[in-house]
Amino acid sequence: MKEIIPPTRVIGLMSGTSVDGIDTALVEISGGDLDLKVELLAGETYPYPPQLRTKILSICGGEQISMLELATIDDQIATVFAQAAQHIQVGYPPATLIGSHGQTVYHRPTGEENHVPLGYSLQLGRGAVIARLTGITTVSNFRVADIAVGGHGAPLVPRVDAFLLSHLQEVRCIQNIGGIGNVTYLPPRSDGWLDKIMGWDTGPGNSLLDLAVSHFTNGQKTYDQNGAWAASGSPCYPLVKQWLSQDYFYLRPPKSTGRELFGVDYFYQCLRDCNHYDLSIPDVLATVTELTAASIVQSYREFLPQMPQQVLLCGGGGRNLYLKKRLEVLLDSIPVTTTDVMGLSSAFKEAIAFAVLAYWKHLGIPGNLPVATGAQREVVLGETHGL
Ligand SMILES: Nc1ncnc2c1ncn2[C@@H]1O[C@H](COP(=O)(O)OP(=O)(O)OP(=O)(O)O)[C@@H](O)[C@H]1O
Ligand SMILES: CC(=O)N[C@H]1[C@@H]2OC[C@@H](O2)[C@@H](O)[C@@H]1O[C@H](C)C(=O)O
Repeated sequence: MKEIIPPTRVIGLMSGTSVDGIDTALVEISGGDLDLKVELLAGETYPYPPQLRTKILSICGGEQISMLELATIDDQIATVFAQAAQHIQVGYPPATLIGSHGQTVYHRPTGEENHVPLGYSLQLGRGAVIARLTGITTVSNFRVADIAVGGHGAPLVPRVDAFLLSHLQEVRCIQNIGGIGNVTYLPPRSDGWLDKIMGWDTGPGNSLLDLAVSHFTNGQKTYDQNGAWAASGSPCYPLVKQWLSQDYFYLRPPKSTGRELFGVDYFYQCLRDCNHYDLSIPDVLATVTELTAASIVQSYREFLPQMPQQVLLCGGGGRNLYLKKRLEVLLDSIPVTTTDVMGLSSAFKEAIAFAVLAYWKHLGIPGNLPVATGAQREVVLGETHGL
């Protein structure tokens, strides 16, 4: 007889490459993988204290820090993550498990092309500290087990996407647009479908656009709300074509990237290129936005066995209406909506995914998809920290 798994109340904590805040989801999870069910009870993004955000971004940009500073920042991050977990539970019976992604500050993908036999990915915000501060068992450090078996340690969400968002007849792409973009290609859910799923990091999401907005407003604004500023300009297509010729976009999946490539140095190079064309500020923003849209669509045409019938967006970039419109145009009118229309919050999907990965760790269910991360095999992800 099949074991009935009682619903478990789990908190997912995630801060991604935008470093905008801690996406926090309180969810009720039941089932295993094929019968996985998730209900979002509460979701909230708790912004980082501004000084901590500035410090994290500067570390991601290559600032050298001492071991003492590293220890201090690690525990500051764990503390704000623990506070987020405590806040989200107010008014609910306490959760029994936390899945905390932590804050990525460095990601070095594995790959023959860069002679890196083993990847390295560092997420700060120790799970043990979160467990101690909240009194809740915490699973963290999800990427290392995949890396240990030869994977990139990213993207990890495709396996969760597969069980929450695949369809019996339809071919779908789930496109996350955070700081970095990543896609999960989902063929119809039938025999052997799990082996036909694909996933990879598409390149820049909002990282370059956010840097541009911050640059042009002297840090007064951090992002282009609804894409309105970029929409008032026009993309410089010769420049987009030039940028798209970069090696990363031609690398075959599995592949992953981060702010180490599409970060501050890359942005200043983009700015220098824009100056050659004498672009206005709105034109620069439109051109950078176009790179995000065009790199996503080019990668679908290059690497997918067939184009999707529908693209479901998630992550903050899904709220950028100009970016969404450019995606629709470049996709020759393939419908582009968000995962919300499938009943899964586009804003909290990643936080939900890390709650699911913690739950799977608890049940001994693998969390990675070797075809997406390049790992030699499926592995259970995460390290558990008890009280
Ligand atoms: N209303 C909006 N209009 C336009 N862009 C928005 C809006 N809301 C959020 N964003 C963008 O989304 C970003 C945050 O997205 P998200 O939280 O998904 O990123 P992340 O999880 O940090 O990154 P990653 O998925 O790469 O780890 C913001 O930095 C901003 O650029
Ligand atoms: C190392 C790291 O933090 N990678 C993130 C980042 O943000 C988007 C993309 O790059 C993705 O590969 C990954 O996050 C999601 C949650 C993932 O692992 O699926």
